[in-house]
Amino acid sequence: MLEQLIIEAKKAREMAYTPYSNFKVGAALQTKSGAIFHGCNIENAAYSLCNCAERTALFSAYAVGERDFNAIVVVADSPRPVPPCGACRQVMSELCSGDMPVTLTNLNGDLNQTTVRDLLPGAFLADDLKNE
Ligand SMILES: O=c1ccn([C@H]2C[C@H](O)[C@@H](CO)O2)c(=O)[nH]1
Ligand SMILES: [Zn+2]
Repeated sequence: MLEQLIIEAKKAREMAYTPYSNFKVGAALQTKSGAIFHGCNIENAAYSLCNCAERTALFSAYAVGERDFNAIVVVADSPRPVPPCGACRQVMSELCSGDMPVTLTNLNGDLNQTTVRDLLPGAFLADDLKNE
């Protein structure tokens, strides 16, 4: 349920490696089978290599063969529910269904419940590579 996924995202956030921004983000991704994958942001002295919490969670799940997801929660200590960056919106559009619920939240408990499709309408998708 959503409350539990929010708790898991907060736990994931504690693992963030953020010596440069000190802005910790956590994500919890639930599979259709009920498993939960944690993700946190992982920064790098070469700043452009920073990886966001959302992508960490998705890539962790993918790396062990999970492909079907129910929901994702993202949390940060942000003034508004943390909005995923463009790269994560694109990756979610590829790896999750368009109607998958995405819950964005912050440590104040503000919630923005949206979907993968609404976060990136008109995403570039696999079918766009075909010209038949
Ligand atoms: O939705 C978001 C937004 C930002 N970040 C990370 C990237 C970087 O480490 C730090 C500041 O942008 O926050 C995430 O992990 N997810
Ligand atoms: Zn991102």
